[in-house]
Amino acid sequence: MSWAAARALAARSAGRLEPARVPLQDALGRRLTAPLTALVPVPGVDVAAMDGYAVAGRGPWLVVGGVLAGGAPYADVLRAGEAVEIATGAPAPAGAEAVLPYEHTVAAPPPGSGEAGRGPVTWVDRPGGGAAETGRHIRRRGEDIAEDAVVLGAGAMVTPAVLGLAASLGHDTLLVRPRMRVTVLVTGDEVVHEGLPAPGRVRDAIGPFLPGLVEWAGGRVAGETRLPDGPGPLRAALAEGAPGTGAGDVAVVCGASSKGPADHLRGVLAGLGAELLVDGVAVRPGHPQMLARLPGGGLVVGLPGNPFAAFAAALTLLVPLVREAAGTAPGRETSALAGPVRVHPRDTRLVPVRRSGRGAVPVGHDRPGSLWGAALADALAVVPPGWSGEQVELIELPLGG
Ligand SMILES: Nc1nc2c(c(=O)[nH]1)N[C@H]1C(S)=C(S)[C@@H](COP(=O)(O)OP(=O)(O)OC[C@H]3O[C@@H](n4cnc5c(N)ncnc54)[C@H](O)[C@@H]3O)O[C@H]1N2
Ligand code: MOO
Repeated sequence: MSWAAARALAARSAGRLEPARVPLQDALGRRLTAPLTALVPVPGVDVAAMDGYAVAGRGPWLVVGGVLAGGAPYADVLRAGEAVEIATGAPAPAGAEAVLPYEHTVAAPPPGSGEAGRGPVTWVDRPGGGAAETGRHIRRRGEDIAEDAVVLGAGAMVTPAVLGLAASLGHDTLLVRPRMRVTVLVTGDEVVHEGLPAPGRVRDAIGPFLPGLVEWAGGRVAGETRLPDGPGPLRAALAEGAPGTGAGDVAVVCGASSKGPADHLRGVLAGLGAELLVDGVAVRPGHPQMLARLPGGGLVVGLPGNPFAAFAAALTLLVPLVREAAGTAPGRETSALAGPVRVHPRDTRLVPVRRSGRGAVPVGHDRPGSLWGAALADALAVVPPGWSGEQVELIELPLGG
């Protein structure tokens, strides 16, 4: 199967999952499946926009009380000639016509006395006297966002700002596209998971990159299981009812996809009655990769054992289907190539590159067994079979948090 056909088929295989209502923080990076509406107006009541005095009528004003944000509101109606000392965000008393910031007020003598009052300020005025501008520094109820206003449409991406907005509108949860749940199965008797590998052993380089890749695409790694070589453990891990094998789940099997004596994935999938959707892709690196659907509805992605081959295969099959479910597919990006690449007559090549003003620069170090090139790159250039010198498509790579 061609690389482009495999990628498109993977995206189509994701299927539609039911929208999920999740706590705000879990919604980050996901798409809304329903419009976001204001459950409360913003501000919720008329409030002061400045620290100072809420006033009615003309000055000087007799200070008849004080109100803080979160404190009890002023119980009375403010009458002409009265002021209430007020904090930003505190409810403006009924009858208040404006708020005068402290810096725009002066202590005033009681009317008729001719001298400023001693002790605590009980009278205030504007420096030039007169009335305050009606409505000044009072934020009216619903002035920023009216109650029931639709502030974002279905399909909007939940960003950090959206979380803050949703909270201010009274939401505790959001209805979003579901995350696919990805279970990682790392196979290989030679694979070790910590420390220096002894001769003949190799450190697992695939398990460590999958969670970040899956999260970035909009999915979630639910767990990692380490399996010895052999069909039995793999069969048990993919059997009907095993964790991570139901509809909406993806099991990623690392390192059992080729044709060697320890490469059991194909046989296990056949034994389980799985539908093989992709069996090998015309791409370098990463041609021994697989996509299958288990009878219970879960998907299985088989990645080759060579780490860069696994990385390229994950971007071919796993990322597109996770993105499709999450609704996070990016736009298509193309670029000139600013450096030579090897072109294959029949296979697509995925070449690690760094974007630059001159085009995408191949970074080298791209052997299937090493992630060095992928670690230096910010994209993979897609070089089609027989390509000759035009623009290439770029697949974006995650750059970390
Ligand atoms: N007769 C054939 N042999 C091979 C073919 C083929 O088409 N015909 N394809 C080659 C290619 S290309 C690749 S890629 C590999 C894929 O092999 P598997 O997916 O079966 O993986 P393994 O054989 O288990 O391992 C290959 C290689 O990768 C190392 N490995 C395995 N898992 C990990 C891991 N988690 N982290 C780091 N390295 C890992 C393993 O030790 C091997 O060195 O098959 C070729 N052979
Ligand atoms: O898929 Mo294998 O691509 O070359 O190492």
